Amino acid sequence: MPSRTEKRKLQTQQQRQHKQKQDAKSLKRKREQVSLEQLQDAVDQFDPKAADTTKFSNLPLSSPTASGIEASHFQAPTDIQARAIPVALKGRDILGAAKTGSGKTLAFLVPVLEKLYRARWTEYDGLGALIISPTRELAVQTFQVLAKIGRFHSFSAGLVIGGKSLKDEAERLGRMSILVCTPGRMLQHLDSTSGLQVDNLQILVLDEADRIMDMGFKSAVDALVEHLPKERQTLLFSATQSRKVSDLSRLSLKDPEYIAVHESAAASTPESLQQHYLVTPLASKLNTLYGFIKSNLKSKILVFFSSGKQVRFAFETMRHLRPGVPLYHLLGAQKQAQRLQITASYAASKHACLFATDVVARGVDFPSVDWVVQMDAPEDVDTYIHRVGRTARFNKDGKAVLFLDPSEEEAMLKRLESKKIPIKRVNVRENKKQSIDESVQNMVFKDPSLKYLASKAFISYVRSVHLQRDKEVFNLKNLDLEAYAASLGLPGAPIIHFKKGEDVKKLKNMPRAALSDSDSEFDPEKKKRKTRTKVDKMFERTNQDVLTDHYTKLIGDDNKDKAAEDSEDDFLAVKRVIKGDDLDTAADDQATLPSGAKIISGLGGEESFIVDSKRREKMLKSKKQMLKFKGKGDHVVFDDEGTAHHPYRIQGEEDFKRDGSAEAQRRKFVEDEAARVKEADVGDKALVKEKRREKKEKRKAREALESGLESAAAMPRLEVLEGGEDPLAFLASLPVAGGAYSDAEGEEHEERPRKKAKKWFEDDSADEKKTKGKKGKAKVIEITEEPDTLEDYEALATGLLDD
Ligand SMILES: Nc1ncnc2c1ncn2[C@@H]1O[C@H](COP(=O)(O)OP(=O)(O)OP(=O)(O)O)[C@@H](O)[C@H]1O
Repeated sequence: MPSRTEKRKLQTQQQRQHKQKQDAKSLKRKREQVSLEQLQDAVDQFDPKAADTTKFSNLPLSSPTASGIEASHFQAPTDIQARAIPVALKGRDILGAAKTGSGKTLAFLVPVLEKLYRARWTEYDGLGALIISPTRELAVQTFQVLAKIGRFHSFSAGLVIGGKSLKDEAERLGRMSILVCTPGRMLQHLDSTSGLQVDNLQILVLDEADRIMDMGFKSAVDALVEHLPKERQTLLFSATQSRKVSDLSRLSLKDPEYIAVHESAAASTPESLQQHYLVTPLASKLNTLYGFIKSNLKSKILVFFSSGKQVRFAFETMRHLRPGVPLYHLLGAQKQAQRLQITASYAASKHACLFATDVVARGVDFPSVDWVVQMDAPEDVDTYIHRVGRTARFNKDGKAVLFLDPSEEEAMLKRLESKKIPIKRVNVRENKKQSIDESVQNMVFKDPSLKYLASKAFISYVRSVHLQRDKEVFNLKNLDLEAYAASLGLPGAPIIHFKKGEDVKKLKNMPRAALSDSDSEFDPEKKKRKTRTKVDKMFERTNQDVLTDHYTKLIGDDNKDKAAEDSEDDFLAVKRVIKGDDLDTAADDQATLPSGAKIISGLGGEESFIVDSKRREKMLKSKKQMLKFKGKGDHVVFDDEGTAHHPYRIQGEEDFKRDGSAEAQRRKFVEDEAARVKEADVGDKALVKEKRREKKEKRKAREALESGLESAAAMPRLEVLEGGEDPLAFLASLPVAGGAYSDAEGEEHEERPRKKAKKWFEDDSADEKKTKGKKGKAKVIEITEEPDTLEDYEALATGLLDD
């Protein structure tokens, strides 16, 4: 048993140690404050026009950003970085235009990190920076670069691109300081996620700005910007930037600086890119492509098509023909995880061929692509520039070839010349020409699903040509469609019905969810509709006359019922509905049911279902699932005995009618309820905001107290309490206690628990931790496992950037 003196000694020693810790903390904070002030001075005094910006070290950057850049092995800024970063650091709005592959990503990510760092941004301050990308692939890539160069910062960053439930994403958004997103998904969150606070947003970035401001995204972007505060910095970047005044006002840009690094140069494509075109009739394109791939087996090739159906058909046929190089295909309709996996595999390949739609035409940075092939002419020159920009990136060499039908040649070349694109005509060598016509015909003849794909590819190609606005280049009348159908192995050209007034860009950019039936998040009405089986969908198909024998057989009446019965999709299909009155007989029926089948009562016992599988049974027992069948319920009022009646029964018919028709009353009721819900929603949001503010104030007060700040001026953003109290008086009431703090009411709280590190990355070695831990901020995190899923990347950012 330690004696009393020993105990006292131990206590004093502990107190001394605690004080030392507090002093060290406060010293660290003071040092940080001083270096932040120095950084701000350096930025204020920096003159972007006069300064030498050829090295990152010459720029007034914080040490976490500088270390992130260095650790990512970026030595000197590229032209666009050297010109845009200094201006953006000064807080100016920017319209940045630079060739593909010239490093625009870093040109906006560095200012984003710096802006938040200098504002001492924390997770309690809400969303600080929003980066919008037109495609999921590009958003993922931007997020990866952010995680790389931001690894020494303590911000949390998130990726909002859909592909998982809105609720899962919403739960994490509230504590993010930086978000990289696609417009549609972000808008959904802004409309529905109450914890997401954007009122303080400091900086908005639009990557591939011309595309994002384009018609396809117009409504989503306009609605999204409505949610954001007008007082913010805005950066727009693209390889094909427009200076449209209407766009600038849509985004409330203030006196933006236009930075275009290729304005004086001859072309808007990289100089290291060799560009060619090849005149090949539409019907020979597949042959030409096969010959091209066979002659470039030791290359990395990216082939663009105008539609996903063509991608699939070309991929399937080439796969059967085994040209001798790994083949991949990528299109918007694929599942998110699959898209990410294909992108990663192709990026990692040395020699491979990827068939893709324009989903990867912009911004995606596949390393070392040797050839970009355009099977179908691009819709405009901007699309051409972005497609060919997937090669010859960052001063590397690259080659591109555009396949043109003779009818497209003249007009397309005129378009390219107008933007000074240096392109040369080439021909296929006679000895390299190959014909796969017969093989394709055989394959399509033997395989009904391939025949179906061929007809779909034909239809989507013809439709895409029909939808193009540039009729000088794209004219169906000039194309030999019969020959094209034959080249796809079809016995004749399918008949196609066109809808009037469709807009190709709108269709292209429409979120997949809005086009497909699989993801109903975009259209809640869809959820309510009857479940559609594969067979239902097949019957709804347009252009059915192009179906193969296999399919036409299926749509015969006899098979229709059988197919519907066999469908796997409609697991909630009601085999037979038995009304409540018939339940007794139904119970008798139980004995006569097929083995394994039984009768289950629906909710409320009014309807019953005969089920013949465990899965069906489980679903039928789920209250949530059964709510679908329950209807909306009626409006009832209760009499003195507590019995429910329809309102007019208890009111008397005359009284009831006095309040208007039943329909008018119903509408009024719905409107009132909707208004009530909306009001409650505003209240909820305000409450969340208020709680956040309180939390933030408490934390800041606690920090200030710990660091022993003497003056109120040193307290960032501390507001005067209601009733005009002096904030310092409030501070003075707080006890100087380590490990605990008390709130305004004087209630004691435990110190906020620290977050656990995410499981697949760990701090640097224990030794390093010890030494660096003493120095303070230098937190180095090593990624022990390469992240590969979206969740991994998000968790990585949260973990990497968390304090
Ligand atoms: N300062 C730098 N030093 C070395 N490499 C760099 C530098 N900045 C960027 N890069 C590299 O250059 C490549 C292209 O960069 P980035 O993707 O940002 O180009 P981009 O201009 O956005 O292209 P696009 O217009 O196609 O979107 C990337 O691989 C990137 O890692």
